[in-house]
Amino acid sequence: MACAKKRLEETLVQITTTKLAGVLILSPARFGDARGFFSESWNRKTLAAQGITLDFVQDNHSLSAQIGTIRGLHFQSPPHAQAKLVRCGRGCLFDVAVDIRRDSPTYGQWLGEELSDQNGRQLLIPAGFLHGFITRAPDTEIIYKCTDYYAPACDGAVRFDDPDIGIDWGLPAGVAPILSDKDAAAPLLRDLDTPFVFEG
Ligand SMILES: Cc1cn([C@H]2C[C@H](O)[C@@H](COP(=O)(O)OP(=O)(O)O[C@H]3O[C@@H](C)C(=O)[C@@H](O)[C@H]3O)O2)c(=O)[nH]c1=O
Repeated sequence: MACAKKRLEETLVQITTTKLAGVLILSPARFGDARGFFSESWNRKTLAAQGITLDFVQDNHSLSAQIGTIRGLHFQSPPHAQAKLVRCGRGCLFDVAVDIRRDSPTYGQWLGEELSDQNGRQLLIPAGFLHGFITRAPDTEIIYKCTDYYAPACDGAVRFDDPDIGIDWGLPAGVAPILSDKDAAAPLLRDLDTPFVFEG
């Protein structure tokens, strides 16, 4: 009979919690064969079976040509805060999330995860976090789903090297990252003038 094959949604993605509540590492199953592999990079039903329901409305894709490029640390303030599901389409990057939820016991803490075309890993970052990454290979592509639309008026940035956050980007001593003008001029977290209250 057509369409009779059943599959176990829970087995299609492995989910790992992190030290920051709400930030998750997702490893979707990869089905390899002589051609390469197949993987469902996002499936609403599969994630819902594991208790993750997010309403994504925009997909972003960017290419960073040079190794050592940093984009971040970025956020959108309420009412246009975004949760993001991040993965690497090509190359390799170190993806970083920083908790800026005012009432969070881990406010100001960061975590990083290597995402690559090889490991297929994804980072789920809730609203209320700064997000940024550094490329660890040339011509690295990042692809991420967002739960709210781009809203330039709510777009904000914090310095990648804010000493209060203290992210170890893995840059060799004395090597400067490649940054946009906006990111090079970003303020420190402590100088953000709005006490954002993020939901969740
Ligand atoms: C983020 C974004 C930018 N743009 C435009 C604005 C600008 O002209 C151009 C480049 O924008 P940016 O320099 O902000 O791009 P980029 O530095 O790649 O910004 C991104 O960084 C990562 C770390 C994130 O988490 C994203 O949310 C986003 O902030 O693209 C859109 O049209 N839609 C968007 O959603």
